[in-house]
Amino acid sequence: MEDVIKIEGKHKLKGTVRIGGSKNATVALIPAAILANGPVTICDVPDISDVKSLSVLLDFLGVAVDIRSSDTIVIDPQDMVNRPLTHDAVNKLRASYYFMGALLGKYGHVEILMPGGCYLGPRPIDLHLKGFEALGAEVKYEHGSYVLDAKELVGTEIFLDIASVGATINIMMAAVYAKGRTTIENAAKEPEIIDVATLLNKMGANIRGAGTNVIIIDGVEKLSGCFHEIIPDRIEAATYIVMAAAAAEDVVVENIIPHHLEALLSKLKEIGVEMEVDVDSVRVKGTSKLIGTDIKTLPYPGFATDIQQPLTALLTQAQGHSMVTETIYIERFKHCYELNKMGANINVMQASSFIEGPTPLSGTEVCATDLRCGACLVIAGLLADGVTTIHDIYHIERGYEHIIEKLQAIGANIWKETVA
Ligand SMILES: CC(=O)N[C@H]1[C@@H](OP(=O)(O)OP(=O)(O)OC[C@H]2O[C@@H](n3ccc(=O)[nH]c3=O)[C@H](O)[C@@H]2O)O[C@H](CO)[C@@H](O)[C@@H]1O
Ligand SMILES: C=C(OP(=O)(O)O)C(=O)O
Repeated sequence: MEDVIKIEGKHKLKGTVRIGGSKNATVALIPAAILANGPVTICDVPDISDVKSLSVLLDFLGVAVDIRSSDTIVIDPQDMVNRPLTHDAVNKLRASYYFMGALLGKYGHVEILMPGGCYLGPRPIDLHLKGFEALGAEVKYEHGSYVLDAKELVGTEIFLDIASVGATINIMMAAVYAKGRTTIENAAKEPEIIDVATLLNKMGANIRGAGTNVIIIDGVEKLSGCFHEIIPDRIEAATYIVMAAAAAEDVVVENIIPHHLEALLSKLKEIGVEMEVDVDSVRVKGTSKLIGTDIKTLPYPGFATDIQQPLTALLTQAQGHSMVTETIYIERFKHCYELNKMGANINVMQASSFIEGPTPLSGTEVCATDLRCGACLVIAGLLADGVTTIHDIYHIERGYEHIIEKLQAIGANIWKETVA
């Protein structure tokens, strides 16, 4: 038996969608909370399976997690035990790697399985490990687990060969208790990094420069509990804005930070999507004609790799050629083969997809090979003639809270079914 999502396309969307807290911030904030010596309250936590997997891991470590309301949790690590993280839940998401930085920072020792997450081509963690080594940790890989040990963590200068989001956050967490000053150069600048630094600073850490490419962390001796509200999910927001561009009569996407979406909004304008951008919302009315364009994914503030897959569904409806080039994950194109099953005309060569449009799409059986491929297929399903059936929806559930309910509320004909 398997749960699938079914969508009957061609229904116009009308109404308001509220965006939840950022997945990529949340999955770092939760492990970061264990660095405190008191309860940390986090609100606007998205209801996604990645959060459930992290809660299982917290429970495994003896960390108390109190669910205060539908989106507020209190994490109390005061009775925590630093057990080897050999639980299956580690493999369910990428961000389990943040327990490396957090546990190393707090205890000077961590044992953890390889992280999971979407397969987007190779996703090494060598930069995280080099950072931990530079801080004084010994890194071993034994019996399928990473084992990290440090008698003492001492601040140092770390230059990242690639501005990696995960390595930047992980090193920041490992360094909060280190002796002296750690400087991360060529740090990633994604908004989620600022959010994690904000939480750590509220706990009592001394981190400056998050959001720029040089982050300075002065080690402290104690971190306490605090209250934190997560930033809105810019990738969920982008997905609904693209959905609206594909199928809206009149849709408002609210609880967003438009500044985090500038690369997408300027591309959408270029291809002909009419939008009204307000302080914390974007309104999209029906779009008559779309024009093909070229996109290159880049680290923030460039065009996010997580958005190229959803946008590709829209580009199948644009007049002429479009080209999407990946510079972050050069194999992140499995969604193109699924779109082709629905009638798209996309060729993938090396690190680019070449889209010829417009092509009518028709509903068929497709597979969400990864999270954003799933989002892309939901958009394609809204555009398609007939019913689209999406398999492997556990990927979608990793990152989109209540996607069926949110879309039903604005007029989409989408539902979940259990099939043999
Ligand atoms: C949980 C989370 O926040 N996931 C996001 C995070 O993933 P993640 O943090 O894993 O992505 P990174 O920013 O680390 O990856 C960027 C590039 O650096 C490479 N790299 C990274 C680390 C390393 O040690 N060695 C190395 O070579 C990667 O293979 C990739 O080509 O940022 C990606 C890039 O914006 C997003 O697509 C993911 O949604
Ligand atoms: C790739 C993604 O997530 P993760 O890094 O958690 O696999 C994503 O959010 O698009």
